[in-house]
Amino acid sequence: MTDVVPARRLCWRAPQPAIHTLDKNGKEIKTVGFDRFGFNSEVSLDVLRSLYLRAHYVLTASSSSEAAPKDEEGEEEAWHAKFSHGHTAYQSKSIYHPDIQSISYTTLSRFPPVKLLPPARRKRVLVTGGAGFVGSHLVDRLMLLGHEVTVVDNFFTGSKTTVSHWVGHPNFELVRHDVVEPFMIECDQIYHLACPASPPHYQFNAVKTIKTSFMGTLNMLGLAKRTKARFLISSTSEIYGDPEVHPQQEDYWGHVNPIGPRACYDEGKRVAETLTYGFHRQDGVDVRVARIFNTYGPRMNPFDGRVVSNFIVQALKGEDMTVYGDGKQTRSFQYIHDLIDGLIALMNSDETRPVNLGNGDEFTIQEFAELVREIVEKVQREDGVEARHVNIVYKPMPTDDPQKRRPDTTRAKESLGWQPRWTIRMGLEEMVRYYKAKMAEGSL
Ligand SMILES: O=C(O)[C@H]1O[C@H](OP(=O)(O)OP(=O)(O)OC[C@H]2O[C@@H](n3ccc(=O)[nH]c3=O)[C@H](O)[C@@H]2O)[C@H](O)[C@@H](O)[C@@H]1O
Repeated sequence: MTDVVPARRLCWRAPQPAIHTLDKNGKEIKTVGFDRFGFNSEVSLDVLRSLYLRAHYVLTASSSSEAAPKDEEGEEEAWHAKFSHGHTAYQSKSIYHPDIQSISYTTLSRFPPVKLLPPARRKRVLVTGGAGFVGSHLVDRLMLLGHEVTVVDNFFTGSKTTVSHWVGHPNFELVRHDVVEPFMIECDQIYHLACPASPPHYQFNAVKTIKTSFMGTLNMLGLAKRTKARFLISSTSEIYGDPEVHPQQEDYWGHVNPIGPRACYDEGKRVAETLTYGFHRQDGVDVRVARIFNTYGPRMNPFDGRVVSNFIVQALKGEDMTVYGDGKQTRSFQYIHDLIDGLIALMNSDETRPVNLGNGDEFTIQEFAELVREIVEKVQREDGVEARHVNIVYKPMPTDDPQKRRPDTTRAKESLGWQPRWTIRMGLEEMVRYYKAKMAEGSL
């Protein structure tokens, strides 16, 4: 092997500058997760990032005939290790052919290293909706921690690409299955996340959304009852509807329009919670209920219509940013790694009451649009790209859009010792970089 790397092969594998992420107290975040309730969920942030922050392919061929020779696997590994401190060695090595806009998928030569746990500490975990935005980050964490993970997903909004880096790993199974049908498996913990979550997606087929919430939860609770697995459901801030109390505490019963266009999701999740506590009281099923507030991060579908993805993609493409209504409605945005910390802590704690998981930093949507625009411009400037200062335009407000939303997270703090660590700026910067990688890849 020589030290000289052909220029053609440098284009996708040149290392990114080190990213320093500071938490709310100005302390650098190097790991996410923590050791709590006898379950250590700590993993290196750099290793996690290597699973989502880079383009999926690491080799660009200027024409198919110029693709890397097949017999250079050892050299490729050494190259990866040299320029990436080993992290990109775990990426799939697909080859992109820009001239014919095609991608050749290859299998991984090596999986990311996972903890070697003794069988007594290794959990068999089922994640429904595990190929979705939240699910795939949970899967990454559980896999790196050394557990056995089965993902069940119907791929309506989830995508195989979010977990493709684990396919074939002996600790991992990916099953195409719709939770409205029963599913049999032996497991110790069930994270039941399966359900479309963005308003355009869940309103696309309202009946199916309610069916997923009700029958999907019924089936998974039945499974938990039979296997005696612990069951966690991802509920939502939407169960509070358009709230009349602010911030929202878990004992607030909510203000939901039962026949409006959002009802399929709001009422679906409300009945899913009712079912969950029904199984808990009647059958002794060990349950956990997470009420998740607006969450954002890499792998969020750029076209799912939610505000964070819409604003970032619009600003990156130099298009007008669309604020619905007058922009005075508020939301509080939590970064995905904080949520995953909270979900794992809740699952392993003794807290059976509902727990809000969200970030208390509240913005009007107008303020948020301005912040996203500023951060996109900053990242573009750092990358030497001249960005157009985009306009903010106003569109009609969707029916029943909640006017304000901010979690009261006192319970999560007291019961789980959990508090969000990521600032909105740090989270948005990382997400902008993720979408930029997707654009460079040609998939956005
Ligand atoms: O992101 C989430 O986690 C939540 O997203 C939605 O709840 P919503 O708060 O309506 O989320 P968005 O669709 O992202 O909208 C947030 C606010 O931004 C506004 N918006 C959205 C999109 C856009 O382009 N412009 C814009 O002003 C909306 O009208 C709304 O007031 C889902 O219904 C929740 O289940 C989910 O937990």
